[in-house]
Amino acid sequence: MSDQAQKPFSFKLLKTDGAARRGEITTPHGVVRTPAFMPVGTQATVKAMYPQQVRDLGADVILGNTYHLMLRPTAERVAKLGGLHHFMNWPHAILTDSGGFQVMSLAQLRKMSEEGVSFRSHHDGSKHMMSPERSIEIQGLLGSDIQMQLDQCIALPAERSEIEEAMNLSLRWADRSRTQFEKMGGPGKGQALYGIVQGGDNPELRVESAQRLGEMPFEGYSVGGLAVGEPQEVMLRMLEVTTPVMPVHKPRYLMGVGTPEDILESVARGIDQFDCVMPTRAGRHGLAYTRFGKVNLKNARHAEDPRPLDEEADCPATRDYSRAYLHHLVRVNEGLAAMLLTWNNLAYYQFLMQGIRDAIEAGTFEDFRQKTKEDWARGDL
Ligand SMILES: CCCSCc1cc(N)cc2c(=O)[nH]c(N)nc12
Repeated sequence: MSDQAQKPFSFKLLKTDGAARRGEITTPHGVVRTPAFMPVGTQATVKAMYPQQVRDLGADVILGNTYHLMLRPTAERVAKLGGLHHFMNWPHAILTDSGGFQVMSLAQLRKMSEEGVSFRSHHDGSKHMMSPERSIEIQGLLGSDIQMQLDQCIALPAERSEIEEAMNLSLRWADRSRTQFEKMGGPGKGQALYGIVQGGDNPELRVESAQRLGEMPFEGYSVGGLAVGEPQEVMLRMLEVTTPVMPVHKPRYLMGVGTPEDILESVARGIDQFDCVMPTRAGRHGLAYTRFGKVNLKNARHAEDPRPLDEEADCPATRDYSRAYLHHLVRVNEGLAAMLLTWNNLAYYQFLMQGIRDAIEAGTFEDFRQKTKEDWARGDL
């Protein structure tokens, strides 16, 4: 994408149904229909999928990951090769995380300071510093349409003092990230930088973080610090106190979430964007998501079941292969198992998102939510 001035990034709130929101995000690489599920393409690939397959399922945007790509092949090399969109042959929208979350979960010898996080690569032990400025520089080199501030996400449960300290550091890093983003001309390229709300499982700190961040000029806002092991009811409670004090006419992205039920319940609490490794990782481990719940194809009960996962589905992986065959592929650890089940799982997630968007437009989201949960509860007959 050339550096010449682009149409500004924008978000249109098209319809609401209760707290559920139907919107559209305009990026330099196309429109993102919200609520949106964003498949994770950590190392410049949505594992076991071709880019066109991911697109044909209805994905408008995928994720890339600053931490992984800065180490291999490096952001400078991706930039030299035309940027991430060209490098991975994905001409649609790309969102990148800032890398701090992965540094804390993957890197070795991490040292946190006001400046940033110094660490050694978990690949070769090489030394790196991830500062707010370096994270934004990397995301700019990748050509990311939607970038994240560098933040500090802490594991739960944690003491209030620890949560507050991480929240305040993230707010200072939000300001530095924004300064670097504007220095690199992000807004003029039609790119977006999202601030990330922290505050752990403390309602007061959640509200404070969201309010102080909302006073800063971001194109969108993420809810971070959740999906880190807390019970679902804690996550949902934090959304109930946080989204009402987030800017109404900016996108809201709940990071790292989630299962189909997490997504349905979070849309009902005002979230617009989701990402999760669940559908792709589960596909590589023999687990299929369907309209009627999960099917674990490692289970011997499928060994002679001639039925497909769902004969009414549009996706060939879901409709044209028997459970017995899928069970065989999983049991003998054939690569086709991961390909077919990842395809099925991403197809189901996009089917769910399309149903959510249609229901909000029709004003029937609450009925849709109840019916979908009843179908899941029916289980796989
Ligand atoms: C490619 C992965 C994207 S989401 C990763 C993620 C997941 C979860 N659960 C929380 C956070 C968070 O608080 N901050 C940041 N930057 N990222 C988070």
